[in-house]
Amino acid sequence: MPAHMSVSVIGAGAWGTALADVAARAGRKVTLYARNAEHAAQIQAMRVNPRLAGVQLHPGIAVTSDIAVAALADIILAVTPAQHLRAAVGHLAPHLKPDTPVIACAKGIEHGTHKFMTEVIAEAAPRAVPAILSGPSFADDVARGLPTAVTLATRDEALARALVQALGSATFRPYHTTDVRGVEIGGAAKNVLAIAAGIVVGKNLGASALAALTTRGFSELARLGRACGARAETLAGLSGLGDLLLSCSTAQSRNFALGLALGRGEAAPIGKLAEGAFTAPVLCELAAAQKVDMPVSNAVAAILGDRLTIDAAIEGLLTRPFKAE
Ligand SMILES: NC(=O)C1=CN([C@@H]2O[C@H](COP(=O)(O)OP(=O)(O)OC[C@H]3O[C@@H](n4cnc5c(N)ncnc54)[C@H](O)[C@@H]3O)[C@@H](O)[C@H]2O)C=CC1
Ligand SMILES: O=C(CO)COP(=O)(O)O
Repeated sequence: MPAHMSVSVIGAGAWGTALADVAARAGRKVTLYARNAEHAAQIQAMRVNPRLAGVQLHPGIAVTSDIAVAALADIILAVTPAQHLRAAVGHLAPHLKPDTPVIACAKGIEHGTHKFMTEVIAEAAPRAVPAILSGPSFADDVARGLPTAVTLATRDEALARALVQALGSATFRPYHTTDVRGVEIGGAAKNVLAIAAGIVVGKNLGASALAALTTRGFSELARLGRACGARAETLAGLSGLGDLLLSCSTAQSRNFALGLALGRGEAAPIGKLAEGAFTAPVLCELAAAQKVDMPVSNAVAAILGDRLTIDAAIEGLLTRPFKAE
């Protein structure tokens, strides 16, 4: 069998299910792992995952709750929420073949450790090869076969190219890079900034304010990226600016939707994962440690931590001293 023929997806949420479909469409042999046996059996039988309602599972996808079976694949996609990645990969690690690529598809930074997703994989599965996939791509769009482009990064360029070949198709186009840190920072920061964008819209501050917020948000994302050694072209690419533009523009983004609710003074949407709410405090701690100014992200963290009202946060941002762009 040629290298990278089989793919397992760990985490049967919306994104994991969409990516299982992507891999099946690319001609891989695909296993979708759900940790709950009943949930796995239900998806296997019904060929629909309630987390991705209305989307029929590709007939080639096998669903399992047996981690040892899932671990046999040539490529692993780790698609749990960011704060659950360490547990999921740790569970998988003893069963993996040496040097198996484990691609993080979560967007966030680990609480407490400040570790990025590939660092978490390297610690939880030391014999695996960590990689990251991130970019502007809603699970629903991807699962419906709408055109999408993302970035896939790992330190070894030949492997990055091979992974792109294994997963890519006409409608799901990964671009490869070796700038792992650049890709990780874009995906983590854009979620926090999308909450701010949702607040701007929820507060009816206007389209001009939304454009200003998104642009100044990119400026702080890029500042942190540069301080952490990311490349400018990655920050301005699909996983940075591209994903920021998507997530700051529509309530299809759960992070934007959270901000929208906050801005309107409504309750947060129930049962919708908004990674930015978990990332915000860690991102701000990381920025402070790097001496990077991130006023928008700091405001989001303070609002979510009940240390600042939305009105006070807006006034604080609007009355900052004028400075060079
Ligand atoms: N939904 C989307 O459009 C996209 C999501 N992402 C990212 O993908 C990650 C996951 O998001 P979603 O799939 O949307 O969330 P989700 O809430 O739909 O699903 C998360 C899944 O992870 C599973 N899980 C949690 N801990 C686990 C563990 N230890 N072992 C195995 N499975 C575990 C849960 O049971 C659940 O099925 C997030 O970091 C998100 O930012 C990235 C791009 C697009
Ligand atoms: O990461 C995403 C799109 O690229 C999904 O965004 P949300 O998690 O905000 O829904």
